[in-house]
Amino acid sequence: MSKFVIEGGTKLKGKVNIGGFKNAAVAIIPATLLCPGKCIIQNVPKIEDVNVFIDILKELGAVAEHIDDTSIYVDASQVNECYLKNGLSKKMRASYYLLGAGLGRFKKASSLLPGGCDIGDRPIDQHIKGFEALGATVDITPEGRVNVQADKLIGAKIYLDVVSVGATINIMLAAVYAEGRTIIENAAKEPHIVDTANFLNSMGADIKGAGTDVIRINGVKELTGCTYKVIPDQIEAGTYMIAAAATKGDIIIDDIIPKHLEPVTAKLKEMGVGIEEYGDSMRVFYDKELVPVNIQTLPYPGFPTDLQQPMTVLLSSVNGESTVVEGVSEDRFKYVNEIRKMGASVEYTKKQAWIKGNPELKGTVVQATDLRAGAALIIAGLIANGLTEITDIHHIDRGYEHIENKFMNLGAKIKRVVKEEELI
Ligand SMILES: CC(=O)N[C@H]1[C@@H](OP(=O)(O)OP(=O)(O)OC[C@H]2O[C@@H](n3ccc(=O)[nH]c3=O)[C@H](O)[C@@H]2O)O[C@H](CO)[C@@H](O)[C@@H]1O
Ligand SMILES: C=C(OP(=O)(O)O)C(=O)O
Repeated sequence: MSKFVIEGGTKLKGKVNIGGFKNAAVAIIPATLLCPGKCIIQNVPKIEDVNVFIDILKELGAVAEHIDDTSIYVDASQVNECYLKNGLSKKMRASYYLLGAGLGRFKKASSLLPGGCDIGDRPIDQHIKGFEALGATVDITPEGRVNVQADKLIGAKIYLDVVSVGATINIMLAAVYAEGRTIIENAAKEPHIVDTANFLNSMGADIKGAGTDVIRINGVKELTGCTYKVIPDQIEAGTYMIAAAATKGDIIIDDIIPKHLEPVTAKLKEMGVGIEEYGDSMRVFYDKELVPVNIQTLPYPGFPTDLQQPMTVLLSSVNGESTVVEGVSEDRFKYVNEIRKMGASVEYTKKQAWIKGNPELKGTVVQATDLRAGAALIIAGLIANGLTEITDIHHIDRGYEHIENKFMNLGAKIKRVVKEEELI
């Protein structure tokens, strides 16, 4: 197993380019299954979740390959059914989109329940409720295989009991060909909902209202291939913003949409972080002593749950008391045990953390328990005294492209140590 070794104490300086958004790419790539034409998806991040999706599409009979560093080509014309036999779907969360895309195109799909970050209970009842409202039957076997099928899909009004990113996108995928109009109420509003809807519309779908809490989908008869560019990853960008603040650095973050980062920018400014926004870039710099703040994660446009862990590390290094309330994920504070090993003073329940800031973190061996916990531990390592070793970094590779190179370019002392057996 590989690990990161970090020598703390460097203020980040320089420029970092942000890649395509993981959570948009992993919705758009399976959405290509909806269409028998050829699609080119650009600005695709170089992350493990994308590699797994390429393997899944090939397994299903599609042509799916990189045509350059950040673009992939998909031709799903030879795919006849969306039945994923193997366990690839367990390797990530977004494999649940195979169900919506398969149901949409073939009126039938089957896949094992998804994997993804261990951040508490992550049911898919709202996805199922949406599929059923469109006329599908859904069956989950004792082994965890989800089978969905319908004779016919008919548009319906679906009110989501909880604001769910996955359910909103999955229902859009299933409804693009449904007869008549589908209305999703209490829909999620995240930028990747809009990006996926824009992609589907580029293929010929008729979706309006994405980005608001009411999405209307008028069923269409056919979709055609298209070329589409994925939006920048605001969670990757937010991670570098928080890292710059934590290390008292001064960096430029390029290739972003600053508007998507507003909840993060507002909180960091409240802490005293210097932020200057330009068209598609931003300067983040240490300006004055940082002050503690309270945050609550919420669905967009609230503070993103996917940055809760990096933010908790930042707040643990700032003198004074802060609280962090987790309003989206069911149990996303487990990594706190790891940052406590580094000297952070944090108490927590499943829903809230109470932080007594301590600027003197110390390096030690810690485990990346999930993707963003891993990023948070890198930030902790960058500000800690001495050496930090982070194990289980495969979680980080699921969602951050070239993370050690990007941090090294900003002056960080971080290296990936690959165990010999992996080199063979
Ligand atoms: C691949 C992807 O895009 N992952 C993101 C997606 O995950 P994911 O799609 O799993 O997140 P959801 O928005 O669906 O879930 C949010 C909350 O709603 C609950 N819920 C969700 C669905 C459901 O059917 N029933 C239910 O109760 C979940 O338990 C969770 O606590 O959005 C999350 C919230 O922004 C992010 O943390 C993830 O990075
Ligand atoms: C929770 C996350 O990912 P996933 O939903 O893919 O597990 C994340 O990106 O922070």
